Amino acid sequence: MSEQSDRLFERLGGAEGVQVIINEMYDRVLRDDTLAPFFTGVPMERLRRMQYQFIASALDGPVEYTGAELNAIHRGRGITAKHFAKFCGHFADAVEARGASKEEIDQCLGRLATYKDKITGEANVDG
Ligand code: HEM
Repeated sequence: MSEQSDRLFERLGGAEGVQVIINEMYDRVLRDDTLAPFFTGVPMERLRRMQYQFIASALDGPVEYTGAELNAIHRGRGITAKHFAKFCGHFADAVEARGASKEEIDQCLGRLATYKDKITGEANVDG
């Protein structure tokens, strides 16, 4: 499984390719009227950098994530399952724009789906 994921990181173009994907994803997110308001006032340079680290390591790339714990950073922002799905849709579109296959896109989405409860707060006991 890890061997397959390593290949996935490389298939997406390695560090350079995944950076392009993250930038493209946030360009799409910020053009989305339902998602953009969540990012008002957020330092996007840092977010793009942290998200690169997070996603690269989630795809088993040789990158260490140094940012905040996902549950803590997303808690209390009112992010619903619908927002999460739209966000992942923009990620999928950005991956597709790099010429990835449907199978590769599905593998990426499968990885992101494992973080849904942390992002939407559905696993929070303290809200
Ligand atoms: C799989 C989906 C997602 C992942 C993996 C993810 C991951 C991250 C990461 C790594 C950070 C940076 C943490 C840091 O700066 O230390 C972050 C910040 C943030 N995320 Fe997400 N996120 C996801 C979905 C969402 C969604 C759906 C929204 C809202 C619609 C959202 C809103 C935010 C905001 C507003 C910040 C910036 C917080 C701040 O700097 O004050 N995220 N996210």
